[in-house]
Amino acid sequence: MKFGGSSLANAERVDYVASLIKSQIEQGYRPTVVCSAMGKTTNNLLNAGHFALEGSVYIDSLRTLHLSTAQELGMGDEVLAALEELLDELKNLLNGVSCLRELTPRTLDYLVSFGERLSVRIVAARLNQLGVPAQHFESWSLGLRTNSDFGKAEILPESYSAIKEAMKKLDDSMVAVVTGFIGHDSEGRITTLGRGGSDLTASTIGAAVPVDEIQVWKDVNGIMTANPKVVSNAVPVPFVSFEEASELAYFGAEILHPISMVPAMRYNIQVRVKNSYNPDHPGTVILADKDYTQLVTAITSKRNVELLDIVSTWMLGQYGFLSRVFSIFEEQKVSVDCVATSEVSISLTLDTKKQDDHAEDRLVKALSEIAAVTVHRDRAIISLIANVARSSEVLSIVFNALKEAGIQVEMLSQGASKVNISLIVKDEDAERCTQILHDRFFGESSAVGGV
Ligand SMILES: Nc1ncnc2c1ncn2[C@@H]1O[C@H](COP(=O)(O)OP(=O)(O)O)[C@@H](O)[C@H]1O
Ligand SMILES: N[C@@H](CC(=O)OP(=O)(O)O)C(=O)O
Repeated sequence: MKFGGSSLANAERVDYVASLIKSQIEQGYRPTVVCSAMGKTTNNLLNAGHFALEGSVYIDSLRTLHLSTAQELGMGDEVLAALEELLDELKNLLNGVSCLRELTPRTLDYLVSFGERLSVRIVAARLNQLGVPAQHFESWSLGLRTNSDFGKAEILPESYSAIKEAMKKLDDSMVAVVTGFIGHDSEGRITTLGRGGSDLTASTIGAAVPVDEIQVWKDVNGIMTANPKVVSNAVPVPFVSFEEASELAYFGAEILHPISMVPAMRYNIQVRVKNSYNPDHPGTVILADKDYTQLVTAITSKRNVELLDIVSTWMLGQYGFLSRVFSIFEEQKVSVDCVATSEVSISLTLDTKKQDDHAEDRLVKALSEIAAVTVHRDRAIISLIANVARSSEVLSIVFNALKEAGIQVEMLSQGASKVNISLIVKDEDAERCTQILHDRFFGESSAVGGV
């Protein structure tokens, strides 16, 4: 059972989550719990780091949230002292940042790790108060190891057997409450798995044990037909395949960490997305295969991307053009989301959030030696997670709807065996486009089932 920040926002929510875990145990389940940081703690830690860089050390709101949660729940001195100890360590770190005026990726990972290290102590303590024996763990003490790519570390394959062995040794009657998001590299330095990475921790531990089901508890009734913050009539989708869930996550649905499905998929373990605010709702089940009863499963958008048009000016054999272009992307370490090609031209999208400005400048300069490059900024990728075997039907509905709405599609990308049809539109059209397509495929009042 993985609980994200939205499920652990305050004392009331911590109490609620602990009761939920207790009720699962009473029904005969033996959960392992993975926790993210409480509420917006990770963002607040990042802000505290940036303030420290400018010379002000401020942790009052972080201190208040964690200590008042523990106090409101009537936790004893031992728990308060453990939290104080971590908060002092955090303050020392920020004083260091403020003195040195330096915040490296490695220090940032150490800094944000405090969120998860604080929350697991509070959740385990609440379970103990409710009479459920529980113990908190930093993920590394259960064997989770990563490479040293601070900020977006990858879990090392040997973690699986190490976690399996470590979990076997734990007392069966005790609930392990484990930090999501953070790990250790081989030198024992704290790393993070990228924002939203607790889903990946849960999926890795679930696959390593292995468990019967990996549950990720969110603040919505599962994966919805669109982001409910954009499309108010979005409805939950009962079943999605691993492939669909991964494409949704890659293409902007913040509900899951993009690579969190990989361990579950590899070990074929069912994942369920549940709502901690509405636990009786069945949520969404993610499994290996599903039967398609509808054309489109969900629609998602990725905002503020750049579209690059690359047209060959290379007078040598055209067969080398694509390979030369992509080798430049590899050299500059710039990743691409969507691609459409002809023999002499390539259109592709870049996620501006993922790249540093200099890498992009270097990329355009290098590409300009072999091609005419045009950069179109402020674009959005609208992705339809769809039954691609019926893509002509999907596309005819899409183009009719967008023609009526006067929305121009600048690029289209669809793989032969994938579940994703992506359209590139101007960013200013993104929300309207998502709503219009959602209405067409799922009906304006969104009866489940749709077209
Ligand atoms: N297709 C989608 N289905 C459900 N939620 C979505 C979708 N796309 C984006 N979201 C957003 O993801 C959020 C769920 O994540 P959240 O509960 O905040 O996770 P966590 O607590 O793990 O950070 C929702 O509040 C919603 O705004
Ligand atoms: N706390 C981390 C990791 C995480 O997974 O959080 P959440 O489950 O609340 O998205 C973050 O905010 O990125």
